[in-house]
Amino acid sequence: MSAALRLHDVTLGYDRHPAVHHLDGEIASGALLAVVGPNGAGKSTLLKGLVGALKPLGGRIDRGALGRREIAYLPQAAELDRSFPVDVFDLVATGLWRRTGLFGGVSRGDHARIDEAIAGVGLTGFERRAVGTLSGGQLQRALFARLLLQDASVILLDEPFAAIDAQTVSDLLALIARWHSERRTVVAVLHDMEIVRQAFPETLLLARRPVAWGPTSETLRPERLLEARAMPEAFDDRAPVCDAHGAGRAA
Ligand SMILES: Nc1ncnc2c1ncn2[C@@H]1O[C@H](COP(=O)(O)OP(=O)(O)OP(=O)(O)O)[C@@H](O)[C@H]1O
Repeated sequence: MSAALRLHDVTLGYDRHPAVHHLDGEIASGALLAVVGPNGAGKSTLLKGLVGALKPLGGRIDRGALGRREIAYLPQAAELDRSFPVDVFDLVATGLWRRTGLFGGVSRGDHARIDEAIAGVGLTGFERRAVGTLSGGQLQRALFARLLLQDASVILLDEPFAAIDAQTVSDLLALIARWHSERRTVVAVLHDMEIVRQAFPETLLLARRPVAWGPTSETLRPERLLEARAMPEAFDDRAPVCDAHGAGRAA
């Protein structure tokens, strides 16, 4: 299986202080990978590095022939500005920007595709609702509809199920399974280990450094979870620019 993304001794951080150290590995094309770890472990930082929003402090991320627009990224809900005056239809329509450009009009065919994506996440009837009035679960459905239209080959999801009810989680997991069956590469930061065990065959356990990366049942062994939990919580502003650690792979 070819690699969609290759990490070569990658260190990512802020103001030259590392948040994630020395990550080596491959995310295979078509992988369904969960990224787990304690708060502050660097999971969101890793996704920002993968999408290219954060430049590595060290090492290299090889995206092969993938263009930036072929990587779709759903940030944590907390990072979204809900006050932006846009309705569900227009939010979902921005998923077509890759093809239409920012000022390209919406053709009749596009209109049908947008309606189809909205129906695909169960939001028919909400097209003209302002996004600021949606519940958390409804907003997440709308954002998944946008991802459907983006038609990206790599999809990065940061805590897509935080504060989402069981029905919505199950509906959105079905979309993720569909992307997987379409051979898209999906990487999701998750906190619910049950969901990870049930739906994600491969897992990376991060605690600033990679504790384990491989088949989910191997990665989530209790001793590895304990090791990850022992990670010191505070982000050390005085941390040296880089502090080498060994990287462990579960398989
Ligand atoms: N913009 C930033 N500037 C400085 N430090 C940051 C910034 N963003 C994150 N950090 C720090 O980098 C470290 C890793 O943060 P990150 O958000 O990647 O962790 P996480 O594993 O996603 O955590 P959580 O599970 O709490 O979302 C944390 O110590 C955090 O405080």
